Amino acid sequence: MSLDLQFRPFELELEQPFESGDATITTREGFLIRAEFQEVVGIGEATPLPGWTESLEDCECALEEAVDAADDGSGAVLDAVEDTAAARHGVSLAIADCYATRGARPLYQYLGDGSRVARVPVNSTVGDDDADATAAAARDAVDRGFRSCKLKVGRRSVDEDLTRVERVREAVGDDVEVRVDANGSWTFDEAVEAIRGLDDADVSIVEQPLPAGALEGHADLRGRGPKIALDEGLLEHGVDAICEASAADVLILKPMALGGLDVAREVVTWTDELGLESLVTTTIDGVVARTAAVHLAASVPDVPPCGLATGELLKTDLGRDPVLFEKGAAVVPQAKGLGIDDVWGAT
Ligand SMILES: O=C(O)CCC(=O)c1ccccc1C(=O)O
Ligand SMILES: [Mg+2]
Repeated sequence: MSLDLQFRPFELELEQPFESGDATITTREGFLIRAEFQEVVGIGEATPLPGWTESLEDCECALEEAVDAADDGSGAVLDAVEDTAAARHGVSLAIADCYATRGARPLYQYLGDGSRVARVPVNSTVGDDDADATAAAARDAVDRGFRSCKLKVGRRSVDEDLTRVERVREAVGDDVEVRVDANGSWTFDEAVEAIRGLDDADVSIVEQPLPAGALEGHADLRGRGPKIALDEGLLEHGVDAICEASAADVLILKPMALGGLDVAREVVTWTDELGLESLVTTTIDGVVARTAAVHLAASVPDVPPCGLATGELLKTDLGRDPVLFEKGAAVVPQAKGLGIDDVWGAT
């Protein structure tokens, strides 16, 4: 019996605009995907983020081609979405959910070594704002149980950002991990200056200090205290080139931007072998893709805190969130498959 594939659009609103690099995200538009194979249903989500993935239109076109490929039984369903990361994420997730559901095991056990994982540590994501508001947001996150905070930086002067970080450090105390994400906005000299101050504030990870293209620059910034993580740089260069150039300590895996959980898993296998750390974050997605990212994180041995608590940035969602967050961790769903079964009918 053949695969039945369907998709339909959605739009989600954010609680407040989220600044990432040059872009300001206020809504998230995408597609829910439903796959049915031998009477088992799987769910996927394709939520493109221009600059990180294909456009919404290109995503829709690719999904239409995948549906055609499913309907004509050619089997070329994944070929149709090969070059569109978000569409590929959605289709491959719906199919993976089918398989894991048929096997009656949670999705993360299919992705990793099959062992049971109860929870994965998560970071709170704190947007760009003035020093008072940033410190208050970080403190609030800690009061709600987070033990790791990631702050957006790079929109202000290095001085202003360092003041924000110092205020956050005062507000959260010495035991909470503080990271920053500059989304590639610094010059090399600015990054050197920033990293000196960030090291003084005991910041553990600096995500994408320089533009995505810079490999040697990032290599040069390593070993000055904070670890260097590449996010945009991973999408631009791939793991091999980053390792070759010794350009990172940590890789940031965004399944939606990489083209699916399976692609991200391959990166994890590589980083494991090469002694790099990897952690998982979302692109501020609906509950289907966020839950998928939790499963991916659960498949990474000893994963550092991950950027998975982004559901709280949304005002509206696709359905009930099956993931509970407590004491700075996401409780990993143990139901079969993805663990989401009420979004297609309910929305
Ligand atoms: O990593 C996190 O804490 C949340 C995800 C996040 O910051 C993000 C969300 C959307 C687009 C880009 C980014 C980013 O990491 O730069
Ligand atoms: Mg980032």
